[in-house]
Amino acid sequence: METTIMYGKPAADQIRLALQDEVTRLSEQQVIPKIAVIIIGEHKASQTYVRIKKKAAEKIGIKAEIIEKDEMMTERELLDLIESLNNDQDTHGILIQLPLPDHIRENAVLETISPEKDVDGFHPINIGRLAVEEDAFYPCTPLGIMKLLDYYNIDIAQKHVVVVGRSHIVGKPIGQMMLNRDATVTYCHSKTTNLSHHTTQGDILIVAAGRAHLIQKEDVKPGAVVVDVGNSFQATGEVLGDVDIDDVQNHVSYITPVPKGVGPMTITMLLNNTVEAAKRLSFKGD
Ligand SMILES: Nc1nc(=O)c2c([nH]1)NC[C@@H]1CN(c3ccc(C(=O)N[C@@H](CCC(=O)O)C(=O)O)cc3)C=[N+]21
Repeated sequence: METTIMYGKPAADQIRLALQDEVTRLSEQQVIPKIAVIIIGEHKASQTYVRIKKKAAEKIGIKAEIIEKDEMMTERELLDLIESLNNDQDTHGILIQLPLPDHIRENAVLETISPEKDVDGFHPINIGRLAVEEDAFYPCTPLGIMKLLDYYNIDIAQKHVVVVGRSHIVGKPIGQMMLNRDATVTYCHSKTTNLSHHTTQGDILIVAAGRAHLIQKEDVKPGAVVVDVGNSFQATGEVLGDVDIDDVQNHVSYITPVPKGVGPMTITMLLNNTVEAAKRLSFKGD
């Protein structure tokens, strides 16, 4: 079977072009969308992601303020910083790069971000709004996956979607988004027994486990659509996905590569959510 590689770039470029038009229209109304990105400590991968985010934002006219803080910053200081950004009229989106140092409680931090500026979609209010299918900020990676599959004309309704991973950021919300699009959804995770038994049932297999090359050919249904959300940094500098793409080549119908698959869509959805936040905050009630 011929395998189609689902690159993120063409879909991301199309969406970014439309976003750039919206940013132009907003700036004609004196609104410059702005995101504040807080990064704490010297986490290597995080610094890479933050750099990518800033560059992508500025390329389409979104302001990105990177706020770098020392690892020793206290939780109270971080909460105060978030409060001041919540109250800053010129800031539409707030993103706290994860993971945080151990002495800072992630829940306390994420719940302090105003839900209307939570462009990551990690606040419990936005998670709840997704669960009840209301308008909300949806988390960028799962939202990007939905848009990527739409771009490649992959049908979702009635399909059996198997998700490997149950993180709040990817696994759980992608299952809900698929459910909202009439898929039948199975969740697997690190405690699942006989993982392969489940993954081989998936017409669409989403792997967000964070374990390099967890999935091999024998774990995938022939002809399946595979989305690889893995990003395992190797000592060599190479980034590996959760799926052994060489092994599943010519066995699956579609697969996303790592890198250049889901990653560019994640960034694009962050831009999308920031523009959306700027619109909602600037033209409330219009
Ligand atoms: N508050 C928060 N929000 C996030 O959205 C968030 C986070 N924390 N912590 C870490 C993860 C990871 N993440 C990625 C974004 C882009 C790529 C991406 O564009 N990757 C490129 C390759 C980049 C490279 O390795 O050079 C690609 O796939 O082609 C990957 C991963 C966002 N995250």
